[in-house]
Amino acid sequence: MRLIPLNKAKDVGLWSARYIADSINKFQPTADRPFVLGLPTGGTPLATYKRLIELYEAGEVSFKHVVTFNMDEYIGISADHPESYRSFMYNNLFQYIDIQEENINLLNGNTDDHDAECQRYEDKIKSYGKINLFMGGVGNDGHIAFNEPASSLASRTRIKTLTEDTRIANSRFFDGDMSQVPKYALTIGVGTLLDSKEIMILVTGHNKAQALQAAVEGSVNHLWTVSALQLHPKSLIVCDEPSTQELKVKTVKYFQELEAKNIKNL
Ligand SMILES: N[C@@H]1[C@@H](O)[C@H](O)[C@@H](COP(=O)(O)O)O[C@@H]1O
Repeated sequence: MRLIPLNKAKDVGLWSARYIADSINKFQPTADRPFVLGLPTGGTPLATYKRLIELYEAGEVSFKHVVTFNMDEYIGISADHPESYRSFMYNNLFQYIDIQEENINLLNGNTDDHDAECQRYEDKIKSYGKINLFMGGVGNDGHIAFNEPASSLASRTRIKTLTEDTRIANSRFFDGDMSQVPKYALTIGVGTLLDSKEIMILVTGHNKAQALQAAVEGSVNHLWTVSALQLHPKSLIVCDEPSTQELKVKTVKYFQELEAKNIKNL
């Protein structure tokens, strides 16, 4: 695992957007050989999306031959609800870049047959081989996508019940009104995520400090599903200073020295 300890949340956005753009450019995608990118929602990736749009506008990256798969979607709100993850992605990224509509993949939370929808998603991912780079955030309780504590580390795309803690955290997007926050979601599994060639997780803010510690210093444990990153051959965590509060000074220094050259590369 690599850890890139940066100063501010904004730096995490700049660094991760540059990493995505460089990865796409290095891959030289074509219509027959697209770059497959996994994407999250939430407050954390907003700075990354803003920067990616700027890089696209500056002609530094194109999404013409990029295929995307989002991590998760709520059940019980319409696709055009302002807080659906579909709306989030169009409002914060897709409408501003040159991605082709047919290359955008999102889970449909409004189907009667959740199992069939999840299988469709798994099959669609497999049809591209592997996801080249999956970017994600992390919940305060260490959940990845919507793989809440005690999710199987071998899980695949499926329906999950959201915990009270997650619903409270996400109520900030629903005017603080818990009654409006969905109770269920469709989510890729931890196993689905681990199948990606590369995983990059963004961690910002002191409320994520315990999750970051579990991911980096804890042992692999289904109560902190983010810790499954330790099982992956190519995982990367990009974090800001407040989120490192629970890490040992020694751990942070170790990665600061190891990544000194890359940290400057914003
Ligand atoms: N399903 C999403 C996760 O994918 C996200 O990582 C998490 C943290 O979100 P934020 O970045 O807003 O803290 O929230 C939700 O639960």
